[in-house]
Amino acid sequence: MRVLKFGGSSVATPQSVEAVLSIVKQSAEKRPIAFVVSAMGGITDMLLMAGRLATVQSEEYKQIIAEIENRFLEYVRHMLPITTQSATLSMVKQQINTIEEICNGVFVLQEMSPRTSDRLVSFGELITSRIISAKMEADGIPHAWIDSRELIKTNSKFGHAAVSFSATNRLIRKCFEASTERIAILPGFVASDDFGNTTTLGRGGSDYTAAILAAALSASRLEIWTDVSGMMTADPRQVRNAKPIESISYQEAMELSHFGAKVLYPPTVQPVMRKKIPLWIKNTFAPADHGTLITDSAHDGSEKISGLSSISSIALLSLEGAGMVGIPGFSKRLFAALAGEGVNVILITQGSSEHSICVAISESDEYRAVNAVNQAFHSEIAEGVVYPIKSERDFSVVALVGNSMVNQPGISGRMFGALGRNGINVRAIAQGSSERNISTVISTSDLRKALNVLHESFFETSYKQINLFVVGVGNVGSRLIEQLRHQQEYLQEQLKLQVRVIGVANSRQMHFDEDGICLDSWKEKLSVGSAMNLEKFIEVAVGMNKRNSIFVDNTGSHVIAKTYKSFLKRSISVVTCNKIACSSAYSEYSELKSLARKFNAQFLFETNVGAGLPVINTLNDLLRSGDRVSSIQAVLSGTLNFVFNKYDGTRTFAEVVQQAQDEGYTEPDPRLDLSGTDVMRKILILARESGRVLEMEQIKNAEFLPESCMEGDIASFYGEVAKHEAHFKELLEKAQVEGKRLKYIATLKGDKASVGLQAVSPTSDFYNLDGKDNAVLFFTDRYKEQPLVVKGAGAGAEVTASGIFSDIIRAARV
Ligand SMILES: NC(=O)C1=CN([C@@H]2O[C@H](COP(=O)(O)OP(=O)(O)OC[C@H]3O[C@@H](n4cnc5c(N)ncnc54)[C@H](OP(=O)(O)O)[C@@H]3O)[C@@H](O)[C@H]2O)C=CC1
Ligand SMILES: N[C@@H](CC=O)C(=O)O
Repeated sequence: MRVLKFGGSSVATPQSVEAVLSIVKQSAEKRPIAFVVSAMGGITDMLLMAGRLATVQSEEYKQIIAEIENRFLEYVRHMLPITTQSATLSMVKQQINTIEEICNGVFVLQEMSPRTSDRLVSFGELITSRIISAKMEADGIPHAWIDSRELIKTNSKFGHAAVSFSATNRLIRKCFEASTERIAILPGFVASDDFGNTTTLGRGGSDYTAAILAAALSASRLEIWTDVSGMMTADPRQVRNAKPIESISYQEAMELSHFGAKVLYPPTVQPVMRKKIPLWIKNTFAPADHGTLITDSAHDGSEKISGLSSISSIALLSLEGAGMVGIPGFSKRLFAALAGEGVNVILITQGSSEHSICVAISESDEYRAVNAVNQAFHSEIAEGVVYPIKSERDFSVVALVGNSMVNQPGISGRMFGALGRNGINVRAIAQGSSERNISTVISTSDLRKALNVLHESFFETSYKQINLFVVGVGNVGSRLIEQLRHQQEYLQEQLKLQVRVIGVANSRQMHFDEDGICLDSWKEKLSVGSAMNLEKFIEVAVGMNKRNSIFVDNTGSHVIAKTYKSFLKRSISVVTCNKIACSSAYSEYSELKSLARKFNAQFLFETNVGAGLPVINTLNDLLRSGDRVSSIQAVLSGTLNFVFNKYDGTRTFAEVVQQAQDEGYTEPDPRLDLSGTDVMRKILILARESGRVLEMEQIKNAEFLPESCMEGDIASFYGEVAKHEAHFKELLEKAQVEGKRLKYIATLKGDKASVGLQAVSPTSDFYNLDGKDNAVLFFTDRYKEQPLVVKGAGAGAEVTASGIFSDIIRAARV
């Protein structure tokens, strides 16, 4: 014997009933079966609505009943051949009349007792099962229709009746022993008390009906047929990558279903667990899918966690006070007060200091709970030894469930680490001693992110999703996006990183796509995007609350540099090639670093010095290993190195600078390079990174650019430089005469930093520095005589973009 149960969505339409009957017929070929059906999808809610409207004397209940009638009549007309319809149509009409009579009574009395409510809602299952029975008869499928109310006996707690198992088991066995049919169809959810009144087993109770039957009949298995292919690792509406769980234990299934996994009504597991009857969750619309098998043995252990579940609309109540410490019976009084009001406690935490107890309850119980607890402790509150209970709303419980968590160190560390890195604040924690469930209470606004972060951390061996918000798509930014596009597949396959650009902007436009902007057509999308509004950009990026988010600044803008704090404070990492933030006031620089630490975010700016060269990382590696930097000598301007390498008198100085700009080496404003400001910023950042507290104004700059070149705007700059050609020629010729070359050199010695143009002889480390190269010489306690040297291309969009790319990967892999 097998027991099958089909939910409301499985019997919602005549077409789906065809699918149900095909499963039933196939199953019954090999063995006798009993199958339980829920009410046609949506009917229970409509019946309840009709009752509620009648209670408040709204005539609209009649309209609802007419809709229910219409749905059932249409169901019959589409399901049964015309010649066999009349008996079933009149059965439906008769039952609808009874529904109407009940509601009329409620209307007059302005009251619907739980007993009446049970009677009313029972019609959903009763009528649906009888129509399907009629369909089976019309199709020539021999079967018996059995009224579950005659088999399942309960107490008289209407709305959520408790089953009297000994009477129920006896009646079920007797009925099935006497039956000659291979197939029996029964309405789910409904039962009756000792006085013959209709009772119900709680919302979702059809699963329970089937489990009771399976246990009583010692069925070989129980199958719950629904519209999804099993219990999922997380709610698929929240977590797109949720996947069906192949097998779990009864205990895990109970934990998951208690915490909101809607495919199984929680009490269903108990009866079959006692008899060790395998329970399958299957999909009516994809019967070939494996589904979830629930048995008494834990799953094979390949994954330590079986699923994630969550409940929203949670209120947190905290009872605090010095008067609670060491006094036995406090918690008993708290829970007695809550129980007295019928408040279900979802989660409890109490610190070992016993100074406070925190409970999570449904928001709908909040008002009653607060009053009851304040009442229970009114004398302690009056004495000031206990505070009035504190209540907060808009929380959710997220639970990590798995048998194999037992004795597995590190699971909770991983869970809280993942939440912390994503700025998700955990307000309360509970872990049962069975270690089958770790529950956290978080703000509902973080629910989606938390579920995705945890799902990624525990179930997605395939990849980690990284969400980028990119501002600045000029020389460097556009190259970065091209590199990301090119490497997307590699990153996913080799590094298990799915890097997506969610937002993109320049100074004029911005564009977002929560699912990731297609990197083949980002330019077109941006060109028709909305007008750039920085506040809005931040609001959207922060508001999306995406896991593993990184803000990438590819601009040279002061206003963009000012936004980093807003991101870091929301645990969004910042990767930037813009040197402004790190070279502004020391207090700003150090605040950004401490915000990153405080909010578990990354603040990475390797490209601020030497473009794609590993200058800052090398410096940090030296310091982390205990070395100390005594001095730095460096050529840090790709532009100036290029200009002085190329300027040989055959072309004007202005022409060579123009070439540097055309090739993408200069700052958006080339005067920053020519004036030495860019080099000052870089040596300042190196000084700060090596532990010095230095400000820009403290750096000496021996400028070579005539002052008038810095006046006016970028457009007039080249004209002004051209006017001073003789000055540049003189600098060149003087160096040439001495057999030297011009190099713009930055120096940090002790706490003093300086920059300036120098003519260097062939013995200098910088004499042969080619093209746009940079060279950084670190003299440290360990590298005393011979410096540690980092050398290579120090400017250019391609290398800079690759440096930003590396920082993104570094931030992503934390
Ligand atoms: N070139 C190099 O070798 C290196 C460059 N860098 C740094 O890279 C950064 C970018 O340089 P580069 O790509 O050459 O500059 P570009 O001028 O080519 O591009 C700058 C981008 O930033 C955008 N932008 C500017 N201001 C804003 C704003 N307020 N809001 C939104 N977007 C803005 C621009 O938009 P729009 O087009 O609309 O103006 C443009 O998309 C600079 O900070 C530079 O120091 C760092 C290391 C090396
Ligand atoms: N303009 C800069 C680019 C890198 O920071 C340079 O020329 O070095």
